[in-house]
Amino acid sequence: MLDLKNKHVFITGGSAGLGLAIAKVAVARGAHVCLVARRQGPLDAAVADLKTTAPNAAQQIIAEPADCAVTSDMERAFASAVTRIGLPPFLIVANAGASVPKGFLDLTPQDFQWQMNVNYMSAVNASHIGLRAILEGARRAGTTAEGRIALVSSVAGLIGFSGYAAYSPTKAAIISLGQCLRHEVLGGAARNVKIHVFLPGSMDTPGFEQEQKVKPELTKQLEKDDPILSPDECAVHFFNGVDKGHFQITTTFTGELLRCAGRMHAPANTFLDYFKALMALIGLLFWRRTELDPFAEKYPMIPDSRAAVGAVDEEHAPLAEESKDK
Ligand SMILES: NC(=O)C1=CN([C@@H]2O[C@H](COP(=O)(O)OP(=O)(O)OC[C@H]3O[C@@H](n4cnc5c(N)ncnc54)[C@H](OP(=O)(O)O)[C@@H]3O)[C@@H](O)[C@H]2O)C=CC1
Ligand SMILES: CCCCCCCCCCCCCCCC(=O)[C@@H](N)CO
Repeated sequence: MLDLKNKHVFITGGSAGLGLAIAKVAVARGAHVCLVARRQGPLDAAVADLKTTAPNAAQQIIAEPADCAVTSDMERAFASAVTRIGLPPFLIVANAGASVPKGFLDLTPQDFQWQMNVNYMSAVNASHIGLRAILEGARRAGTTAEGRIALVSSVAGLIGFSGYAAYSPTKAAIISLGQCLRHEVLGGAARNVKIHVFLPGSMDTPGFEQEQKVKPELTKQLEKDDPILSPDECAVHFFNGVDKGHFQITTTFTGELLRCAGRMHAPANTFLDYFKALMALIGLLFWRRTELDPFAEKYPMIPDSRAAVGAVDEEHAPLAEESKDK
């Protein structure tokens, strides 16, 4: 088991959902924890809650309000956390993220940009600034840098389907970032820093409750085969993978199959991965034939009315607007 006692654990998006569930486990394991999120209220509530569960009164549980997509915010958050806790970060969990599932044509260019910022740039900032903080801490202490950086992606980063046109690419980008990062730290000053990419399936969180309100029916239908886990259950899977040193970590068996089928050039966790990849090849073939593609016809994302003669979608038809002006 990874020893977190008196270590600095830095968690973005730590005031709710998965981030808070991971924080609970870290506190139970004796870590000093810094939570990052935008809103002060939920941060304060989470800190107060976590303090009551800390096994040791000397454990520091603090909050740093910041927008993780904003680099200067994150620089300030890391600097302040290192000063307040008095230690460089040991485990960084780049978890802040959000999803607004909608049909491709219902998404605005701003939706695409915003998703990329809040998911991908938040992961970039946490790892880019965080790795420097780990190295700087070791340099000052005259020791070898040691730690873990966990990037939270999603099963939806391994597979793209209707509803996630603005979201899946941001999570696929995080998977790719994790591969590059893992390779860069294999040798040299960061050789004792390990990288993890977390790939959860659906989790019953405040964010999930929000996305369900706008999620297209087709998206819901395709997700129904993957169980919805509690964030606490997912935190158990997370630490299980982290403890074992696994590179990519999932939460459900479907997630495992998709990981093994879509692992590409990432290293295998165990030899069993090759067997699961074979299973996925066969299972996914049947799923594609019975649900993935047939459901797209059954629950259309782009209704025929959209292409009906004379139908102009005011909000999403800039070309139609332009031609009117001429
Ligand atoms: N729930 C699910 O089904 C799945 C979720 N995921 C991923 O897991 C991660 C956590 O999701 P979940 O727990 O559901 O999310 P929630 O929406 O429940 O919680 C999100 C947390 O992140 C914070 N946050 C959001 N945006 C920012 C930001 N720009 N800067 C700083 N903090 C931010 C929120 O606080 P505040 O709003 O105050 O900033 C809150 O603490 C995300 O990356 C998500 O994409 C992956 C697969 C499935
Ligand atoms: C034999 C093989 C069968 C294959 C079945 C495949 C089922 C795919 C399930 C995908 C679930 C996607 C969860 C996305 C969670 C997420 O990230 C969002 N909730 C956030 O917005």
